[in-house]
Amino acid sequence: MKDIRGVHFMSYAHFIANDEGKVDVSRMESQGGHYKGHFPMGLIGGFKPASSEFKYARFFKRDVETPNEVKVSVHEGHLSEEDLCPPDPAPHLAWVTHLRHYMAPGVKRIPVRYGKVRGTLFLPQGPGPFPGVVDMFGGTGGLLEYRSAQLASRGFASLALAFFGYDDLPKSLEEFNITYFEEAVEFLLKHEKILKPNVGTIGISKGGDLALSLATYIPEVKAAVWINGCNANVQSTLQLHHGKLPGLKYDISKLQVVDGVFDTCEALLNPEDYPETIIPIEKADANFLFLVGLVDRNWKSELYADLAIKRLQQAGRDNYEVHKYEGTGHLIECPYSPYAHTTYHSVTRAPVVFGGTMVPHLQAQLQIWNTLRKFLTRFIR
Ligand SMILES: CC(C)(COP(=O)(O)OP(=O)(O)OC[C@H]1O[C@@H](n2cnc3c(N)ncnc32)[C@H](O)[C@@H]1OP(=O)(O)O)[C@@H](O)C(=O)NCCC(=O)NCCSC(=O)CCC(=O)O
Repeated sequence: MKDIRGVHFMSYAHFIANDEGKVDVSRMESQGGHYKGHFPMGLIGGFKPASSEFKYARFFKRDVETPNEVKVSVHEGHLSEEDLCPPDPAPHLAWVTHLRHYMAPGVKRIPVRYGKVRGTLFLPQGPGPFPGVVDMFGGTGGLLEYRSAQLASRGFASLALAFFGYDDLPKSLEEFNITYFEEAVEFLLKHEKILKPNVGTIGISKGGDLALSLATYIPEVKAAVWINGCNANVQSTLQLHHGKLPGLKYDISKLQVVDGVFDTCEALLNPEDYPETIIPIEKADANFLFLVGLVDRNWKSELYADLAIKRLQQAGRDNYEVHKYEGTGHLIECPYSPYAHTTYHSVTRAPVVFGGTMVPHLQAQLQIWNTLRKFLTRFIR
């Protein structure tokens, strides 16, 4: 499969064909390659960059209106990755193209410029009204649409919201104002196809703490999904109507570099030492869903979820659910999206480790997708 830049992603597995010469990945066990054993979606979820130049590339789906084109080929013998990689893969016995769509038929993609708000609204087919979601990613910046496209394919009106590094928004994670996010919520709630009077929000990583802030400071946000985030407001000051929430900083001296790969796990300061950065979620009239990858190497997400929950419990609140996933790293994507353990980062100009092992991480992506959709359906009314 090629990404929009032309970087090839590939995966392979070894099977023993049956007497009719057939291989059925839904039933048969892989004997080797990118995964072993029975894992029907292993070939799709196991994609890795095929070129050594882009060894640590993360797969970003940028063009959600066109499906991924996956070329599936069968080769004689149990070949190595090198034999199978472009530009000169070994000859195949048979091949077929498999299309993987991000937008169900009838889903609408609507670029949004509303006041200061920059993003893309995805609407399901039909008159609605649909539960509205503000969907945010993290330190990657720009505008990532693929989760919202898939949420709309499952009945949500989802606003993929950019907050830096896009259009006329700030270039980097410096400072935000809650009014930006209020305007995004206002946009959703003014739309005729969106269920009123409340919305939900999803955020991963830096987007996770933003999701907590939206639920705390914007009364219409009644459901917040936090994926591998922090309980404190990370890095960028958040201006509020009365006062501000300072950003929890990184201690760069605690960055570790092993074999040229950056490990940031120890670098984010401990929120307990900087209570002024902690988001007062106990004040929120909203429900929280905490989704934690237990081998997140980017952030100590389990600690941060535990601290958030402790704060809710101390205030006598039970408005939360938490799910923790073994073998799961930081970059939790939609089901069967290729997952990346380590990815190149343009800020460090080097790869950064995010953690996770392939099979449990991919299985968690599916469970998380089902859990978060159920949660949002329950609490957005
Ligand atoms: C993916 C990239 C690299 C893409 O950058 P750009 O859009 O500027 O485009 P680009 O021109 O393709 O790449 C910029 C420069 O990086 C180089 N480059 C890109 N990918 C590379 C790779 N895999 N290996 C080596 N070099 C690479 C290009 O050659 C180019 O170099 P020249 O300039 O020399 O030509 C960037 O967006 C990035 O680093 N994003 C952060 C990725 C990430 O994983 N973040 C996770 C944060 S964790 C998180 O927040 C989770 C939630 C979330 O995802 O937000």
